[in-house]
Parts: sequence; C-alpha cells; structure tokens
Amino acid sequence: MPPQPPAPPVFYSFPDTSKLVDSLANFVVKAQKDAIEKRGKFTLALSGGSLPNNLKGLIGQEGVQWDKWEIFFCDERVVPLDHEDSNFRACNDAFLSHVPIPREQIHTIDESLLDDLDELSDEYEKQLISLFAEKNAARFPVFDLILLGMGPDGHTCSLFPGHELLLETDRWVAYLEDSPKPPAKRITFTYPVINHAYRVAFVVAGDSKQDMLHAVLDQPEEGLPCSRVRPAAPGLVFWFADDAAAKKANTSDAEEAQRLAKERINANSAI
Ligand SMILES: O=C(O)[C@H](O)[C@@H](O)[C@H](O)[C@H](O)COP(=O)(O)O
Repeated sequence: MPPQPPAPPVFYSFPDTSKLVDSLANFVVKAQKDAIEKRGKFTLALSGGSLPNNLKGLIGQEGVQWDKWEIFFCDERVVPLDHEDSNFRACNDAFLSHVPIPREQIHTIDESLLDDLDELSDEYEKQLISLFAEKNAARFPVFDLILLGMGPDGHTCSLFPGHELLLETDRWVAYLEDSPKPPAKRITFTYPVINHAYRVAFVVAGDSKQDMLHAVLDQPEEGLPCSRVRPAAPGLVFWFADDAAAKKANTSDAEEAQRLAKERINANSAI
C-alpha cells in the first residue's frame, strides 16, 4: 500500500479560554489513555510561552496514570532550570509541580552544559535516544503527543521563519544562538521529531494571533514554521483556538477533517 498523505489539520475553536483549557485537558487525558493501553507509557513534549498556563485543566483530573508519563520539552532556553526564562520552570510552576509525575520522568537539559550548546543539544538528543531506543533502529522518536504554541511571526518550538533549522533533516535536537525571540540561545526539537509524532496539538488564543493563524492554516504554501508541522501518517495535527484567534481562519473543512481523524484513529492500532 502506498504511504498515506498527511491528514488535514483538525481544528477546534472555543468561545473562551476556560472552555479551551477544559477541552485540552480531556484531549490530553484521552491521548494518555490510548498510549498507555497500547505502549504502557505516555510520552509528551511541552512548549513554553502561553502553553503551560493552558495545561492547568489537567491538575486534579481523575483517571490519569501520572507514573506512566515521560515529559520532554519541545524547546528550551539556555538558562538554568530555576531561571524565569526556563520553559521547564514555566511548565513546572503552572502544572508539573501540581501533579505526581516522578521527577526522573521529567527530562530537562543538563545544566552543567550551558556553556557548550553543541554538547547541550547532543546530550538532550541522547536522552531522547535512550527513551525511544537506538536512533538507527527507530530513525525517529515517535511521541504520543507534542503540544505546541504559535508565535506572532508563525514560529513554533524555536523554529523561526527563514531560519536554516527549518531544513534540518538529521538531528533530532538542534541549537541556535540567534533566536529573534529572546533569549537568543536555545535548543529545539527539529521537524524529524515533530513530524513523526502520533498527535501534535497547537494551542493559540487571543486577537493578536488572528492574522497569523489565518496565514498558517490558509496559506501553507508560504512555508511558515507552523505550516510545516504535518505529521507523517498515521500522525495527526490538531488546533485548539479560542474564537478570538480563530476569527479569520477558514474553518469550512473542520467537520470533514474531524471525521477523517476519527477514521484514522479507528483504523490504526498504534494511535
Ligand atoms: O520557548 C518558547 O518561546 C516557546 O516554546 C515558543 O515556541 C512558544 O510556544 C511560542 O512563542 C508561542 O508563545 P505564546 O503562546 O506565548 O505566543
């Protein structure tokens, strides 16, 4: 059978952020249930920015097997873990410190390597390799769920418009020293990681995201970093937006994309 093409993005919008937060929590809990049933653990990657605060709906959820979660960070700023710019710290303050995930299952950067970005990104890639088996055998880590934000310029992770890292096809984790969003030094997952996940979900809210969300969804040919997120089959990409952010996006295909996604999930024993 020829490989299936990537599925169209599944788009959900909500009248306000609290409904988005509740629905996102249900979505994550469902993804963890499916993953634990099929693979015995739940691998989840988190972003920084506004995402951590939108995960608060997970705190106190019933039926969650926290001891089976393995957490990574889609991108990380090159600062100590207790620094106010750290994505680990943002996620920890908003969500991780409120749930009983064992600390050794929260995979953070090695703070002793902050002065050597090459070593730092290499070490983080090695943490991925050790969880997802040998790089050569697996070729790519396949996350159960990757949660992303969309920056005002259409960036995601630390993959910025026009940056050479958009073309990376080999490394799983890369570094940059010229991030246009401060701080300049960061490490980031690359598309080979993002585009092999079972589920990727973007979370966007607010008027200020309207034009960019429209561009990312309706003009994919522009090649903005968010538009390049197209997980290989059977992977799926979802958007959780509030109505303010969704105002200009063309959502006429939303029902059809939801139907196709359900069909793909039902037909594929891995998702
Ligand atoms: O480290 C980072 O800066 C983030 O991981 C980044 O990719 C973020 O997700 C977007 O910039 C969206 O941020 P907002 O949701 O705050 O707009």
